[in-house]
Amino acid sequence: MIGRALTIAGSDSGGGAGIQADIKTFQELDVFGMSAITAITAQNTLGVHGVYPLSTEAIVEQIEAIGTDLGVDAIKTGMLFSADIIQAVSECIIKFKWENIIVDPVMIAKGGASLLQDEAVQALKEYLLPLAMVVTPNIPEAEVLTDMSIHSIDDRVEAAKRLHQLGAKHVVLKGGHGNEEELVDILYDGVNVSFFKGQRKSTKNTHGTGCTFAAAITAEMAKGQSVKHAVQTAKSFIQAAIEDDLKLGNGHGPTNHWAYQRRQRGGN
Ligand SMILES: Nc1ncnc2c1ncn2[C@@H]1O[C@H](COP(=O)(O)OP(=O)(O)OP(=O)(O)O)[C@@H](O)[C@H]1O
Ligand SMILES: Cc1ncc(COP(=O)(O)O)c(N)n1
Repeated sequence: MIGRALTIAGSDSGGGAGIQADIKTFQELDVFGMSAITAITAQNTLGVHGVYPLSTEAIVEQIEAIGTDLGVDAIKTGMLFSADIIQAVSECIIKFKWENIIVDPVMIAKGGASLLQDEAVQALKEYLLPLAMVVTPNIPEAEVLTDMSIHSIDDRVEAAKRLHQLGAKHVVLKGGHGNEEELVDILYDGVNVSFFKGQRKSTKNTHGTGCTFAAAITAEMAKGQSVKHAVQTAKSFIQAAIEDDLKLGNGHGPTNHWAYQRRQRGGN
């Protein structure tokens, strides 16, 4: 049977991040994509112009519709916006006994708009992180979740260990917000630390990199791959998507969701 992946996240009208990035990534990696929308954003490459959260009833109904019929092999959470939404989503995950949960703890959009209310951070730590098979913070998100500032690679390892203590079984701390030429994402599984390296491309077209990367991990896990293998493929997927950017819009443009498969087929 084909792998089934569900994204529980916000809609990005501009198509580069959120639900749209996730579904495009699922499709490219050959899994069947489904969605439960948490909020509508009016968004383009210049920023977030409006945020309209859905009621928890509407969100739970979408998840239940999927859980009681199609079923899922892996789930990604993205923009969850409020403590109430986080709690409702966590209860659904427990109810359906879903285990392959990839939590992308989205907090702030590239242009600075808040996609998670401040008071929801505690709910994220209390309800959702303990359910996470993988959590994928960027450096600022890891700082908020661990209450520590992160400068060195040693700090990143320490932050990953603290996030593991909060209940996430695997921590992928992304290095996009560092400034080194060679990007380093780290994976901590409670015992070992692995390093995933990539070349930084100098580009403003990085809208949706975090969503796309976490969606690629989710897709691979929906196909039954190990976390380590899923992160390796996701790294190649996002590296290609950033390198072959589409140059759309006037601000932070989207990445290229076709790039990885085109390269696999030997095209460009
Ligand atoms: N300029 C870049 N060149 C190559 N890879 C990058 C670049 N920026 C980010 N990445 C990679 O993209 C993935 C997402 O990382 P990042 O830290 O940017 O996530 P994020 O902050 O959640 O995304 P965003 O900044 O879009 O919110 C990571 O694997 C990271 O190493
Ligand atoms: C609806 C929505 N969800 C998430 C993000 C963050 O995007 P990313 O961190 O991948 O750039 C976004 N800008 N909009």
